[in-house]
Amino acid sequence: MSLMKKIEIKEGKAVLHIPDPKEYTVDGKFDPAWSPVFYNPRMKLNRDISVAVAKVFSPKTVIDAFSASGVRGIRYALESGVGHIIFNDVDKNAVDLIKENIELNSIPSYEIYNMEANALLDVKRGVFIDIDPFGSPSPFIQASMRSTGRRGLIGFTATDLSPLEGSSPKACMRKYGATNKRKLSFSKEVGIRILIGRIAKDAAVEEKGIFPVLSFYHGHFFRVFVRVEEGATKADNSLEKMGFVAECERCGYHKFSSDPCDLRRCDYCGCEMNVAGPLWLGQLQDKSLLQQLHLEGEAEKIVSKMRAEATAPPFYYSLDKLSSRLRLSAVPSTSDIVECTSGFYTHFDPKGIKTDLSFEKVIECIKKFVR
Ligand SMILES: C[S@@+](CC[C@H](N)C(=O)[O-])C[C@H]1O[C@@H](n2cnc3c(N)ncnc32)[C@H](O)[C@@H]1O
Repeated sequence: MSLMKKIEIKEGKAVLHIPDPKEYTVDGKFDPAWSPVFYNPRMKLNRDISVAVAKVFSPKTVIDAFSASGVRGIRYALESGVGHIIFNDVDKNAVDLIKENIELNSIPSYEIYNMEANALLDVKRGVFIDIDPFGSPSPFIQASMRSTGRRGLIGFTATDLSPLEGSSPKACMRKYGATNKRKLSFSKEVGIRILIGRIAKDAAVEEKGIFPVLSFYHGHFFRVFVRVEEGATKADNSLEKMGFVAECERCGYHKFSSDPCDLRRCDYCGCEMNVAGPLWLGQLQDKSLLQQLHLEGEAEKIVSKMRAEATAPPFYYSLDKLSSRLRLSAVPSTSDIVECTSGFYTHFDPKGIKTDLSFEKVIECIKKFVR
């Protein structure tokens, strides 16, 4: 550890020692996974939003179960006003660096563990738990549910977009227990809803219900915050919000239902549809939370898009994909179609629109602008 070359950086209010990226750059390329302790500057937006969410909920204790450099936990203490932080990482180099960074930032109240996350979550209780692993958070959902006690908040990051979006069906079945055999036109939203579906099912095993309060996609990850409440009825109510979605490959129509038998054939052209699920069909955002978040720059841009779509119906139409299915000469502008359908933009896709109008009306609108 003492041999690791480090640089000093600033992120938010935290001053941090991190491995010198120059030392771990190969052929001009740098991947944070190649350095002895992980620090990814591209995840700053994830942390900015997480810090803002924690500030609103003001939990007494946060468990930062995958701390790496300690940046998240340190920012929760300095910027969200959280009184006590439990840091943890399975890697010894990370734990040494966390200690160094805690001292550098004079964090007053903390614990540090060098444990496997599930083992830690089985013995520690936190009001807010941050699950930010490599790849899928699935192996850690159930233990995080136990750790929250009667009420809590859990933030999950998933970077395994390929199974969640339908590009690796077998991995999706293994990690999420869901069928997702084709990348549907609105694959980003399918992915985040499959992730939340898995969270709801694992919560139910622990007799807990979930309430997603903020869910988004950005670049190479999904991030979901769920409020958790104990009770068998709450768990049952969450499971009632599960279902399936299907898209017709031929005409682009989509439909969702709690019963997959409703989704076998396209209501418009009669073709067989591609069905994905089980997945979460309930709300993705809590609008009142989104209104309380104070952010800047890129993070504010994405949160303002989420505010605007918070009350929109599930799933979006990709204007790119629909235009090509309809063999149109061009793709209409998103703003024209949002206006024509009295619809919504979506942060999932700049060429995506959400609307309560029927599929026929959406097609009519598109054809008004492009032939
Ligand atoms: C993606 S990084 C975390 C990044 C950090 N949360 C941040 O915002 O910079 C994942 C970290 O989890 C640690 N890790 C991987 N598997 C683990 C496990 N099963 N239990 C605890 N820590 C684990 C790795 O050593 C790594 O430092």
